[in-house]
Amino acid sequence: MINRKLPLLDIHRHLDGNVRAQTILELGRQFNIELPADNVEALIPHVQVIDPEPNLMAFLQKLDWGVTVLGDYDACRRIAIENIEDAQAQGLDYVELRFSPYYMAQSQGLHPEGVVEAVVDGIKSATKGANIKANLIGILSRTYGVKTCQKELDALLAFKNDLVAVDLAGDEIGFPGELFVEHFKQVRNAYLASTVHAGEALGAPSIWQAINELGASRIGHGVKAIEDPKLMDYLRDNRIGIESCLTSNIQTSTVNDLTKHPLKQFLDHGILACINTDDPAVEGIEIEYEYTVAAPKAGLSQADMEKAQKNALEIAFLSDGDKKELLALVSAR
Ligand SMILES: O=c1[nH]cnc2c1ncn2[C@@H]1O[C@H](CO)[C@@H](O)[C@H]1O
Ligand SMILES: [Zn+2]
Repeated sequence: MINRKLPLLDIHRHLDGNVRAQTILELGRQFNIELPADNVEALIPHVQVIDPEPNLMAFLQKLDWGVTVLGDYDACRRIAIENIEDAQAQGLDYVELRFSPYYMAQSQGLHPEGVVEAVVDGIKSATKGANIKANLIGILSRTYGVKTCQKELDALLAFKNDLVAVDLAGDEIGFPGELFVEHFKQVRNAYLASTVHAGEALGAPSIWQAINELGASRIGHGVKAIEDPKLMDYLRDNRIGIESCLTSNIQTSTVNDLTKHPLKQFLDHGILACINTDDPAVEGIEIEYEYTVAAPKAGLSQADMEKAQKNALEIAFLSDGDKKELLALVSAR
């Protein structure tokens, strides 16, 4: 269960993997984009994972309609605002929302830089005066290759003051981290943090690569760290956080059975692991489900879940002052 006396964070949440089915329908109509269904119920199987997909890439296809309908920059702003509304409705105190401007831009020929501007603007206006805090993480969608990721990075760096980090997501097998060393040099030079999707589709070496060559201070998923005892120690000793996403790992067939998920072992080992959603609308889950259903199935006790809540705050891309402020806010409720 979520302990409401502790701050509730979701620090691995894709904004563009969290577009409401109703919004997909409305934007489809607005921009005359033909959708596979004309009502929410019939659309759901096209935009949401129902049974586990055979692999990561099959899972990722379910995100496509959510960006295909982004016909203009206002549509991008709208899904950013709705992301804040939905996070707030879940009782989240702080979210790190990540998004890939090229992925959002490509279908309808938008400019990635305009997408970043619209998302930044939407998040700013939706959080103004709200009881939720949000930060943005820019994604390089590795699936589009090295050159496109450089363009995507340029668009993100044009707004570097509005971001806290850069991430690498997409096809880990087809486009391994080795291809993106130059990109992450620029991320470091811009004084941004990095978190990398690693050890989800590939093994432990991909996590080592993300840390040693890309400078990742957090790892998305990191499931395969469990196969390498030295890496387990390294993650703990160097306080490199693991952003676990339980239901996502089942739906991508990264893990076959929640009872075999390594999150409990990460926590027992002293690794700063935490519980997150990944792509909530596509998965048909929310953060509450991850705490009340998925985490207990993965063998976490109430104390483990509270540890995960504290770890999320510990590894969040926030200053110490901001973390204290969040704690004070929560203890006042
Ligand atoms: O679980 C995941 N693993 C790897 N990449 C992902 C996952 N979820 C979404 N994306 C990727 O992130 C970008 C959109 O934010 C897209 O590149 C999408 O494929
Ligand atoms: Zn992810």
